[in-house]
Amino acid sequence: KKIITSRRSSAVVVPVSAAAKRKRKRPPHPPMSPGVPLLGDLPALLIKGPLALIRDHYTRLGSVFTVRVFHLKLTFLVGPDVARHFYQGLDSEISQDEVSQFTIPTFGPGVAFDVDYATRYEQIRFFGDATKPAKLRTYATLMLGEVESHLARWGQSGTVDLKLELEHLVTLVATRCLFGAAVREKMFSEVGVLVRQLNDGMRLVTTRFPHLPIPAHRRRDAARARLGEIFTDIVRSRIQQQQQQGGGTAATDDMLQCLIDSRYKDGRGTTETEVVGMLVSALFAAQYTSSSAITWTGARLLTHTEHLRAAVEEQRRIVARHGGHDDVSSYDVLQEMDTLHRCVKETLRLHPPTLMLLRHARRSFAVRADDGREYEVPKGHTVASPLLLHNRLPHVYEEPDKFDPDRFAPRRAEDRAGGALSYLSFGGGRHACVGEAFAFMQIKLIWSHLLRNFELELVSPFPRTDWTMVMPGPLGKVMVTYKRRPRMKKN
Ligand code: HEM
Repeated sequence: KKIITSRRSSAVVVPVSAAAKRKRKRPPHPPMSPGVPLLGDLPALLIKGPLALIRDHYTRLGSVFTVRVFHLKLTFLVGPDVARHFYQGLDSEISQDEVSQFTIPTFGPGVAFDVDYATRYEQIRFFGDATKPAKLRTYATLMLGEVESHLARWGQSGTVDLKLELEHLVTLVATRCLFGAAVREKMFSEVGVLVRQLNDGMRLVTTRFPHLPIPAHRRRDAARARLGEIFTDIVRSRIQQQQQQGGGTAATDDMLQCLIDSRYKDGRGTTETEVVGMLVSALFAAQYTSSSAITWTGARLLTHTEHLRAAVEEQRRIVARHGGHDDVSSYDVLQEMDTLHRCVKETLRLHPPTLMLLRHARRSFAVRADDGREYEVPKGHTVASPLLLHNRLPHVYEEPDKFDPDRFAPRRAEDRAGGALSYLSFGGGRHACVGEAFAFMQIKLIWSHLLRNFELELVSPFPRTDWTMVMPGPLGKVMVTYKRRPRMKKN
């Protein structure tokens, strides 16, 4: 079997073939914390919380270790080289299916983990096609209209809950790109509430017991059913409209049209149920990951004034370079905002969208830890990549807990020096996020507009993280005062 050698350390990940197993002595299983009889690490998990538990084990047991809760064994792989098989292994060997079934009540039938891998793979391609640069150019224009008209409602000065405002703005922008203007007007407020209920129904407990009869799950199911009705009407009327106009591809600019027009490799078109499911998934992805990221970006910038000043300065330079105030939010100009880009990227390093990503080991595999020891992760284990820990490794990132966007500047490029899997906020390898460019564009468009038009100050404490959720966002309100800035000069 081919040995995969590492660029930075001695870590190696090797799927264990039957022949190889016969030839040599099998390496031991990863070290496991003893925990307490029957319950394993459950008491420590409840007392310390997941993050502290993982950190402690990493310090004591090293970069490969197993945690037991009741009969469930969760093996953690920490570090770019150690996690290689997790991200680059074949789905037939290390898969998402078994550990992602809990998302089916949220995304619904006909999509994501309700379908086989081959169908899901093609559906992900449809998203990829719908977020290509040519499409993003159109979305940028649509987004800007929403951002300008929403923020025009703010007064000369005032105090707002930035988290609530940005969540609202992200929903506006996402629904506009997904469904088009006419539909957005009619259904915005109801859809916003329903998507929030979907997210609220994805708690840590959901990952093990997705149908536990708790109020949050009941609200999730009702919200998914109602979203299904609303989106089905939208899809039907768009298809009818298209048929009345004599078929062919409609000249509409939204993601809905891309998904309706998508074709599987065998030539079949997408069904109504699939398009509805993909719309729910896209809205969910675009909404929750992005609105957390955008609020964290604000909280980080407003508490690190040197970086805030640098980001505002960059806006001044860009306005001057482009000789106008209103046309600096096009897709191409957003690509010039390197300082802002690094601030968003650094925010996401410190606040990744989830505590850990999970896979199921369909076959045993061998992994070499950072200290050179080799272990065999047995078939059947759940395997975890703890993003938060991974994004703060001191041998990859200098002063890893510090908010320091310049670490991504070309002369330092710490993530590049650390190897392909050293920055994992958008995943990596086979299942890397296809919405990354869309998300960056959305966040940069909104923040660049805020920076050009408002002076902002955080007046509540820096938010804590809500670790009870699968996608943990900022907890509580994030209060800011704002004051309109004079228009930035053309030169
Ligand atoms: C700040 C915003 C976002 C973050 C931080 C984020 C993060 C991630 C991460 C970590 C994964 C990897 C999951 C895994 O390996 O198990 C992922 C996958 C994915 N994301 Fe995103 N995402 C964001 C926005 C979006 C948006 C806006 C879309 C769609 C328009 C999207 C669509 C997807 C899809 C379809 C996948 C699955 C790819 C695959 O399995 O091959 N994401 N995302």
